[in-house]
Amino acid sequence: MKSVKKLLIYTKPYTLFVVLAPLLMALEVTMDLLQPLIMQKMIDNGIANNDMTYVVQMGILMIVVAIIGLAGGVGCTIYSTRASVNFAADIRQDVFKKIGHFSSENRDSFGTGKLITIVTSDISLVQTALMMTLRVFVRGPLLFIGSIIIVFFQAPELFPILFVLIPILLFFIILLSRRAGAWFKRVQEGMDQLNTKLQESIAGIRIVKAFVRKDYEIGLFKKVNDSLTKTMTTADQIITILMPILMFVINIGIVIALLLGAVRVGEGAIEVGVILAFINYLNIILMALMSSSMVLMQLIRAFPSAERIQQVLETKNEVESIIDSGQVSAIKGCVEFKDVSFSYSKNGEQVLKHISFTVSKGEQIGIIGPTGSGKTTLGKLLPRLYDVDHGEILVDGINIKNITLESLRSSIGYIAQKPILFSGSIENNLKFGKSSATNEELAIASKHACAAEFIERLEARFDHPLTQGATNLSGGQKQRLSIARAFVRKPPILILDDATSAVDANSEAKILQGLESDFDGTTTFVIASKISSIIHADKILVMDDGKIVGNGTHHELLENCPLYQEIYHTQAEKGGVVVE
Ligand SMILES: Nc1ncnc2c1ncn2[C@@H]1O[C@H](COP(=O)(O)OP(=O)(O)OP(=O)(O)O)[C@@H](O)[C@H]1O
Repeated sequence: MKSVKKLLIYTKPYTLFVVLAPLLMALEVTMDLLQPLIMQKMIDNGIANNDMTYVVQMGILMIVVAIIGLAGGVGCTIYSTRASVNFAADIRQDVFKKIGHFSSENRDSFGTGKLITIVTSDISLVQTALMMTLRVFVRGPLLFIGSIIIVFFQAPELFPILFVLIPILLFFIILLSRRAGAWFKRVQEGMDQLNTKLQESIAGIRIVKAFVRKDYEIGLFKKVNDSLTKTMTTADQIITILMPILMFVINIGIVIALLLGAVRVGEGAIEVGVILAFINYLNIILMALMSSSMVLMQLIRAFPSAERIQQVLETKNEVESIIDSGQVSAIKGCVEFKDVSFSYSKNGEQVLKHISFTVSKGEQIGIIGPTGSGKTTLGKLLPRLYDVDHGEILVDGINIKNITLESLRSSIGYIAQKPILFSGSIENNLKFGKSSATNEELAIASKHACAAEFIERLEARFDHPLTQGATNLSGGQKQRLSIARAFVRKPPILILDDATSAVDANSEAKILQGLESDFDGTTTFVIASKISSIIHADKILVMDDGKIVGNGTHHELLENCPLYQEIYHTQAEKGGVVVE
């Protein structure tokens, strides 16, 4: 309920629509309520007395009332749609913005599947709930209360029937809507699982095919889909069963009214028109309750969704940015790790343990070690994709927590292990970190990343369109473009995380040479699994199980670091290493 209240702030810019819609609906309801009353007069005063003039007058009045009602209904539809659609669009925009500011930790904790469900399904549900509330929630209770009042005055003899019927109707509505609420929460959770599975399967479709695991994946998807189907069926059945129950109770009421009415008409106590009007009002009460309970169900469905949306909006960013105090001038690129320890989960196993080292501006530092030793994690801490648990990281002598995220990250070119490119042209991708880059800058960066050679061969060159995930490029081409993208920015600090693993040895050597000659003022971290990638680095860190077990040049480490010697000899034996 709290979450719904908080989301209602988003209706503020559309207050006029939110007020107009129910007012116009009230107008339509008033007109709807007048119709049976006029009809009753027409029958009892006009038809019964054979007074055709009166009948015609009442007929015209009914048409006028219907037209006014129509205008109210159309107006309500227009304004309620405007309010709810814009309300949802604003929430969507804010949720997307918030996700954009999420730290890696925040993103890990939600999971992509849940975030997709929230941005699509959950926001649509609250949109529909608002629209139905504005349209129907006013209409239902107004018709309901209005009908009861009119019956009380017009057909007091039949009024006791309502006394029995209404509590029975309300009992079923409350019972079933309570049960439906719990089930709809499960439906949204099922949607999360479905989206996660779908996203994973589509992203990994080639692996699935290569491993001939199509049937296995289809089986997994079926399991998730079947479970969602079952939950949805139960939830929908609870809602739909309500309608026939309400209808049944009202029909019983009509039969009682007819029986009782027949007796009273025989006694001359009431007129036939009164019975007809009563039955009409019973039908209106039925419609009012049905539509109100539909809205109620929609609201019950929207409550868990509102809670999930609010969860995103209220998530505290694990990596807080400080306000720009303007004290930090342009970053030069000296880096120091001071007794840094880190774990991905609170109280979890430490992935980095007491890491300390310094790098001077313009130095190239190689990081090597067995798989899972913490090399990538170390690289992620510098641009604050995660925050350290213990110790501190200094850039130019300042703790990175005291530098704004924007200036820190714009000073670092991070080339991830897995290249991520966006759909659009090569040019758009290269300009991702520097939209003002000139064609010349793009050409130079591509040359240094050994990307120019394949771009030149493309018919549209820099305008060549990339598909989603750049599936129309080879692994090596993707890596080269992602390196070129970081080069375009010419940042003071570069981090290459196994960024040349899919590049042939010749090109890798050229890229590394280019790094030395053309980026001599840039502090470069080269995280690698091959010694050939880091052999010429000014300093090499050897990592094992989250600790630094060696720190020195290639030759120093060959003399004094057993793990480095082991890696060197293993790679040399395989013929992989080593051009010294
Ligand atoms: N997002 C994450 N959440 C939880 N644990 C993680 C996460 N990323 C990595 N780890 C764990 O942290 C440890 C270090 O991983 P990291 O990726 O830093 O190793 P690495 O040395 O770069 O390995 P590789 O050479 O295989 O890339 C591993 O045990 C890994 O399972």
